[in-house]
Amino acid sequence: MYKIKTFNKIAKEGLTQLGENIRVDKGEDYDGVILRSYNLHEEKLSDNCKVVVRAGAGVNNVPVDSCTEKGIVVMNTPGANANAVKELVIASLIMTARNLDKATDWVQTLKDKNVDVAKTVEKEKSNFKGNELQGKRVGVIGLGAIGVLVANALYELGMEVYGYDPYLSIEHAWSINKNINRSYDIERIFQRCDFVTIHVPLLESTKNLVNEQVLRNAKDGIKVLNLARGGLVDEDAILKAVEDGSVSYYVTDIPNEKVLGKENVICIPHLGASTVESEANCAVMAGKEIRDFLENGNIKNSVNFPECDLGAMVSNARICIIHKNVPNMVGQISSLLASNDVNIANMINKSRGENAYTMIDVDNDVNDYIEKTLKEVEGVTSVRILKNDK
Ligand SMILES: NC(=O)C1=CN([C@@H]2O[C@H](COP(=O)(O)OP(=O)(O)OC[C@H]3O[C@@H](n4cnc5c(N)ncnc54)[C@H](O)[C@@H]3O)[C@@H](O)[C@H]2O)C=CC1
Ligand SMILES: O=C(O)CCC(=O)C(=O)O
Repeated sequence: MYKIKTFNKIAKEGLTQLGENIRVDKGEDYDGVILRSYNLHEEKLSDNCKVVVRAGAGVNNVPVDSCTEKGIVVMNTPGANANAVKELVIASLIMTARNLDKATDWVQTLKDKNVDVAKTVEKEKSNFKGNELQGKRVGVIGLGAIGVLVANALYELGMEVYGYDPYLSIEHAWSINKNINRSYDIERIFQRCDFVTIHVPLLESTKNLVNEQVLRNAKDGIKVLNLARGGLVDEDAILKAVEDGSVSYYVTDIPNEKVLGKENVICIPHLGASTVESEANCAVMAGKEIRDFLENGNIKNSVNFPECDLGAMVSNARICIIHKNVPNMVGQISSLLASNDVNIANMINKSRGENAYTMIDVDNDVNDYIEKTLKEVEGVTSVRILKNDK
């Protein structure tokens, strides 16, 4: 029986994917983790932890580098919450274009003022006159699972869309509407567009992607939407630009003390992925991924180890080895098995950067001595022996 710890509330649809061999446990000794936005950097992970699954996209709340060193596989659920974010981006765009935040706040102030509400509304509504999205220019920074959906949807709403993603994957390129304009320069996007929306991961290289330099030359009155991560936008620079009016609205889904209470800064309490549908999608994908890894050793949607899949276990045992991506690892492993009379029925070896993963199906039993000797091979990070009980 495997134990997993959930550091956030995970939708029940996901937990039912775990099957009979995996249970959620509140203790400190666990084989895996499923979490959403919980900050795992502050946790000491269980010595038995083999896998961390982020039910969502961003993994900046997970200590990926130290997990990699320890041979802990980190996975996420790409695209599972993308539609939820896309819809909130559309809502945010319309909110800023039509001044909905100010207008709805104002109309509430008429309560108990003893005024004719209908008449006052008609008299004052011109204060909140907005613009239509149709025909306006929007820049989409990052064309991954979310950015592509956003770009395509905004094009369908009649906007002129400019997409920027120097690392665009082939898979996402196939999904982009051919009428989306390709942009090669983030500053140019800010110079040309009426709206910009950001959909990139927070990495060392994307920190303060939107900075003073980018904002200095931006189109006057531009509206900037950040439903990705706080650190992507230099907050001092954007607040200054909002204050002097050169940025007419800043929308953030990742608020903090600094951005609260400012005029023309709309703060959303990290609701991008908070829909019933998205929470279920992420949880189901996370539940399937952690189960397939714990029970079969297969790695899917990992951010630190290679994709590797040998299907469901049919042989007597499966040996799963995380090791350095250096010459002669597979040679040493297979010689060691041969010298212990273990026959390899099937195997796969995949690498990613400095690390590699080898899965070997064997017909024999794998005893403790073999496991211990495999662990002693230089360059081996971890060894798991999965036994087929069926
Ligand atoms: N507000 C919320 O609740 C949510 C926020 N997010 C945030 O949105 C981010 C994006 O999510 P997905 O689209 O699902 O991820 P994704 O991994 O599918 O797409 C990210 C895209 O950003 C691109 N990119 C990376 N560096 C870039 C750079 N310097 N300039 C331009 N593009 C760059 C990548 O090539 C990739 O295409 C996540 O990392 C997360 O931080 C994601 C889901 C929900
Ligand atoms: O799980 C959540 O509510 C946050 C989603 C998110 O930010 C992400 O998937 O990166």
